[in-house]
Amino acid sequence: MAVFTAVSLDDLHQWIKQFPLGQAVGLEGISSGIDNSNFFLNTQHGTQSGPQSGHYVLTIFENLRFDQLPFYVNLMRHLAGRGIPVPAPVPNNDGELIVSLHGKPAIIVSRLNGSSQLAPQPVHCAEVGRMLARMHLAAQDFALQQPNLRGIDWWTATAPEVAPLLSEAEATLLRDEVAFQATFAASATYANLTRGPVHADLFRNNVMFEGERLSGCFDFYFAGIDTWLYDVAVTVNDWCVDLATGELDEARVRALLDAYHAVRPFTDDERDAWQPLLRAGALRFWLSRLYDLHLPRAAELLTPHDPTHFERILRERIAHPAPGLPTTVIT
Ligand SMILES: Nc1ncnc2c1ncn2[C@@H]1O[C@H](COP(=O)(O)OP(=O)(O)OP(=O)(O)O)[C@@H](O)[C@H]1O
Ligand SMILES: N[C@@H](CCO)C(=O)O
Repeated sequence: MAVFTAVSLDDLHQWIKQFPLGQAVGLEGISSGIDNSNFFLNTQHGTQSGPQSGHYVLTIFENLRFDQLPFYVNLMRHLAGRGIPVPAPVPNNDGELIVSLHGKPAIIVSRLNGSSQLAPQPVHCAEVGRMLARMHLAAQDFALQQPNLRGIDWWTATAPEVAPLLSEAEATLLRDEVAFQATFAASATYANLTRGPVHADLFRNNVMFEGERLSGCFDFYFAGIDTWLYDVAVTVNDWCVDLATGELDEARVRALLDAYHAVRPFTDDERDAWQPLLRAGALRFWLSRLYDLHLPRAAELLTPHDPTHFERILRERIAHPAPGLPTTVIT
């Protein structure tokens, strides 16, 4: 059940008049998703300057406040305007993207076609790599700034809260890895990495495909400014992993990295940073899953994901170097 705030077509009758979409003619709760209430929304018509179809998604934010949303929603608008296949937020008649519905922040965005590809092959990974590189380039001139709120500062603050609740072996791994990452983050190699707005959560369930063609990606609510390579590492750790063992599948890794590199070539500093950042990407999701499991916040609606999956991935990345970044010069 992923509709936490009930909404009916009657509720929308007056409310939707603030948008240039005509009346709401269809509303259907979306069952997947665990953070927000999402609905497929059909309206009489689309907009001339934006999405033109009349097929939208209405999201009511259950945990994020109004003041926490502008970076994410404006980033989606920026990327959609640059032709990246992400949901385009629809402004109301006053130009506002985030409005109130039943006292909570809400947005209307264009609906993406397609469905998730939960058993990706190299061809899907290549599509993801290509799109990720295009997204990084398109976001370069995005005006708003917000750090990755699940980045190294958050790991450093959160690990001491979580460690006492773990086994000795887990706590040792957690402390050692946070220390390793802190040392790496202070290095010249790290300082030289290219930064910009990154998605930071581009998992299989946040990307849509129509057959072998990527039709869009969504869920920008962990986006922030970080290194582009960190975003690649998070993406590879999910799209190219053997779910049972945490090992990487070389064919999928190669497909994703080669496709990314063909759009935005990797640098020598990124080659040096690749193994540490794969570990960083694993640490981030191990820690957030541990945190959600052991320290659930009363007001939140979260169903925790299994942390052991990312513990396995972290141990695997420490034990075995992953396939390296491509070195071929793109001409
Ligand atoms: N713009 C969109 N177009 C089409 N479908 C969408 C769109 N946005 C969301 N969805 C659908 O709604 C579902 C839930 O969305 P989402 O994953 O963002 O939920 P959430 O509760 O906000 O986040 P999460 O569960 O990932 O923390 C998605 O799996 C997808 O099927
Ligand atoms: N992708 C995250 C959930 C937050 O979107 C995880 O798998 O832990």
